[in-house]
Amino acid sequence: MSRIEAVLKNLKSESRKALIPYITAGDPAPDQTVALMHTLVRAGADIIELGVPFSDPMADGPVIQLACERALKHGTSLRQVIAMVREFRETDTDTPVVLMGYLNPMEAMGYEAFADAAADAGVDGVLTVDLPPEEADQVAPLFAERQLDPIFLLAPTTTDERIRAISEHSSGYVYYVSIKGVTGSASINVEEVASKVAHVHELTALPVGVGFGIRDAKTAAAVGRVSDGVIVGSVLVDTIARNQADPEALNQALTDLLHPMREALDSLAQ
Ligand SMILES: O=P(O)(O)OC[C@@H](O)[C@@H](O)c1c[nH]c2ccccc12
Repeated sequence: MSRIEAVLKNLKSESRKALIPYITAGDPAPDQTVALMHTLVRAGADIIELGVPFSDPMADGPVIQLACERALKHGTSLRQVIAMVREFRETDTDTPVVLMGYLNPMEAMGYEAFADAAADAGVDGVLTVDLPPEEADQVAPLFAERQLDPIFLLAPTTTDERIRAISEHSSGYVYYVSIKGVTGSASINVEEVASKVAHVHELTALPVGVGFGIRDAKTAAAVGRVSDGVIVGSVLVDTIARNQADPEALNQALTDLLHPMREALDSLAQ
């Protein structure tokens, strides 16, 4: 059983929901990423979604675009991101790490070389934003063979047929994108998300994580109630941007954001 599966199974047995924070690797600087990952875990993260910075992140709003720019200004490469995971694994062998990225850097490294290096470093899952379904046939097995869970995005517009096809290529969980648009949206319609996620649950046996537009504990709990976990990105990345000059303040600010989400999610189980 993969580390992702194990964590999600364990949470489910306790009727708890996964808290999955996203940060961009190399933001605000490469030497801070591993410490930030540990901060996320201490604040209640179950799984970390670690973004590989990319120059043209078309699914991202301005907040994560800027994070990519900060990381790339420091020259953060895919190989360096993998090395960060290796370093994280020296002291944390429990928390799954999902690499979230665009195809281009992986293609440039070579999918197979990338999959080898990622698996060897202790990466658990790979979420490729722009992998077309036609190519998933070739790429997803390369990940799966190395016990890397291929994770795919489902959007509000994804047809039932595609949801079934995507979930066949997936393991670990599927990622339901709560709204049409880019990361960092202001608000989501929880009722609409609830009915969509219930429908996705009918089409796949995999756990369903929901992301886009979750910025506070109240929304996290409302979405957690109808899903298996929540992914939280831009509000954390924005906090990193605002506190980049002061690592201690940054730690505290991230904890102040995540901890109430953890508590709100866990209160659902009681
Ligand atoms: O930022 P938000 O609205 O909280 O959404 C999570 C999201 O940032 C993270 O999962 C993510 C970052 N970049 C992406 C690109 C595509 C899909 C998902 C993502």
